[in-house]
Amino acid sequence: MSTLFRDARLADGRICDVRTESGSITDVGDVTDDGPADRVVDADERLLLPGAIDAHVHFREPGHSQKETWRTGSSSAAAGGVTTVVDQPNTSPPTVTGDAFDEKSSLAADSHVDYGINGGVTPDWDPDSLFDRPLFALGEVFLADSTGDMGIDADLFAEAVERAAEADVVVTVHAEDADLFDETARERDAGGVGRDWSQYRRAEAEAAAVERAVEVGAETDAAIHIAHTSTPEGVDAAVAGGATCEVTPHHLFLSRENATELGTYGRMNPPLRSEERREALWQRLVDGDVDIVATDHAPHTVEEKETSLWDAPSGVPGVETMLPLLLERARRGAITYERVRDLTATNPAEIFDLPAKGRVAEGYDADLVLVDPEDEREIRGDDLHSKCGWTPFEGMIGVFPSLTLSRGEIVYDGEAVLGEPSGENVRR
Ligand SMILES: NC(=O)N[C@@H](CC(=O)O)C(=O)O
Ligand SMILES: [Zn+2]
Ligand SMILES: [Zn+2]
Repeated sequence: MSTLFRDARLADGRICDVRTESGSITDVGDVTDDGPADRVVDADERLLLPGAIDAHVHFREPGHSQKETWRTGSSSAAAGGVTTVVDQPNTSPPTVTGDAFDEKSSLAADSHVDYGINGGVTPDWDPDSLFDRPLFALGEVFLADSTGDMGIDADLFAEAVERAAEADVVVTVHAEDADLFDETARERDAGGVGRDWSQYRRAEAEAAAVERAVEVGAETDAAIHIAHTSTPEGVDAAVAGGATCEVTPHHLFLSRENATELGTYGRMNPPLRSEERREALWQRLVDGDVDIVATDHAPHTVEEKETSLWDAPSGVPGVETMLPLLLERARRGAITYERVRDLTATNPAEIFDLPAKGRVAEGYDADLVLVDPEDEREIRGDDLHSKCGWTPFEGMIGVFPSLTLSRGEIVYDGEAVLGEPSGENVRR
């Protein structure tokens, strides 16, 4: 299958023809002598971006298919312009042994987009069999408990980082220090109002854990990547320690100001922060201190969320709304399209060593997203493809893709997710 995009606008503003052939980009420029293409798309100066790489999703299989499945999660990804996802290990069973990795691998054949599978660390992990598999990265390694209760102690963390360094695998870290959580917040909380989740898992607990993680990384020369960094102090500690870091859309677009309204639907780890910290996080995103945006797509059912703040599971969905939210900001001039491209595609490809992904250039995979920046619409949980059926961004404005291609095939046409799942493990 070959496709020719006529007059596409790249993130840097160039107007180009882009040709794909058998899953790869074969030409970017002024394609005149092209031969017949199976499909010609008149881009009409609409934006053509490299498909986003979401380095942090929880697609919940095996074990929690009531929340999400590879099929529904990857449909949500495709409709949001995400063409590669990286699944995290807090499934049931947790992905901490070679056998668990194999079980998840066979389920992932149901994915509409390409994927990576991370390995996790618990006291009974089996590093020998795990590192024998085509791991995407080690992590997220939990320095504090979150969904799945996979928090580990300092000694096991040091051992895990050492093993990862030997195997030349990046370590992604959930950096919160539980010793610094404010246990009195729970007692003070009268009505179960969402604000107190943020008071409980305090901002200070993040930077302290980031500092510890980068120190351990420096001892072994391991590549440390800080997951879902939620505070400017956390970003600064990552930068100072030579680690890379990611931020999530919910920490960029929501703050404690939204917590009361969201209730349990605004409970996640690390939690929403003050408006002041949210703005400082944006500044670091625009300035270049933040390396990537990843969603920490962590769906839970409405039923599971409909309980008290302290009993609800932590996590919010986000894989379908990341690019739309960022593109709306770019349309308003708050961030450039080039920066959006770098944060969502080029940088994750570099950090996690995906040499064929993350750029609209000759020789790269034809993972492409066509966007009409004028095509704004309200985000509605009902319209999204995640099995969970809700979004913390309800009512906000997004610019959604008109077309998503995964290795040259249309997986989303602006209305529906198309074709049978044909996602591939990016490490094979
Ligand atoms: N972020 C969350 O609040 N929850 C995540 C786990 C995690 O990333 O910590 C989940 O899997 O539900
Ligand atoms: Zn986490
Ligand atoms: Zn996570």
